[in-house]
Amino acid sequence: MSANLLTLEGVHTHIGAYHILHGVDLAIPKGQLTMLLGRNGAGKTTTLRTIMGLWQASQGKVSFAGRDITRLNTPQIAELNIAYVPESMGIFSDLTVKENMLLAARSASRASQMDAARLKWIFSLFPAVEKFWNHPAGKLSGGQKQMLAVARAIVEPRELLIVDEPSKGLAPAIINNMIDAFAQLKASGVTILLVEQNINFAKRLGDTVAVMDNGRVVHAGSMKELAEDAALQQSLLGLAL
Ligand SMILES: Nc1ncnc2c1ncn2[C@@H]1O[C@H](COP(=O)(O)OP(=O)(O)OP(=O)(O)O)[C@@H](O)[C@H]1O
Repeated sequence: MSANLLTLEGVHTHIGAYHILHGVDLAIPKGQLTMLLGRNGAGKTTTLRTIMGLWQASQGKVSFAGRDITRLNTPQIAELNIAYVPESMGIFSDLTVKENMLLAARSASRASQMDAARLKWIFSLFPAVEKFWNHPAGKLSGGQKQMLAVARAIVEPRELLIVDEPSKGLAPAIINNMIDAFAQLKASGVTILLVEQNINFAKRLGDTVAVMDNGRVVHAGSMKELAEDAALQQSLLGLAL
């Protein structure tokens, strides 16, 4: 069994007067791909934002590689080589694809300073990034933007990649590309945490799964076990049998 890279223990998060997370316990095994599932409003995005320090946990502990990161701010958390792609993707539409990538490369101020071998690898994962390199990012399709957002997140080596709903609104062919890219990223040693609504996407990629409801993790285990148990999917996710 692999060790956990990231753990949340009894995490509570308040947003203003609202108590959103009610004691989240979550373990992300190193080198695996974990799917965080749950109905709308279950608290998945709030959990990701709490990990990244975009919301402060009011109680509980977030640990990364054995270190307590609960009170670190977002730049300090990003410095630990944790990358986060929010649902909004945060693409700069008026900038070119290249400029979007360059902004994320802390060690490069010009494209020629970017790690050429890494860039070549990123192009192989996401060919659209190379194809539209000098185009304004705002002209890309939704799927291409999503690929740019993930490509940007991995422009430098990462220990942990966190992506909120990577398959949202994507056509089946693009979803297949995305699945291949995440599988290759995992094979390269990156630990991955994805929030998903698409159970088929989750089944094809996930090693581990956690299901949230009402601000708590209500089920955690192997993806295979959940994928094979239609009744469990029904009870946890409200999916039709
Ligand atoms: N900024 C905010 N202010 C007040 N309530 C919020 C805020 N952001 C989220 N919430 C509430 O917190 C709860 C959890 O939201 P969250 O976005 O974490 O859920 P989710 O599981 O990611 O849902 P979805 O799948 O719909 O994105 C919801 O009830 C939501 O309305």
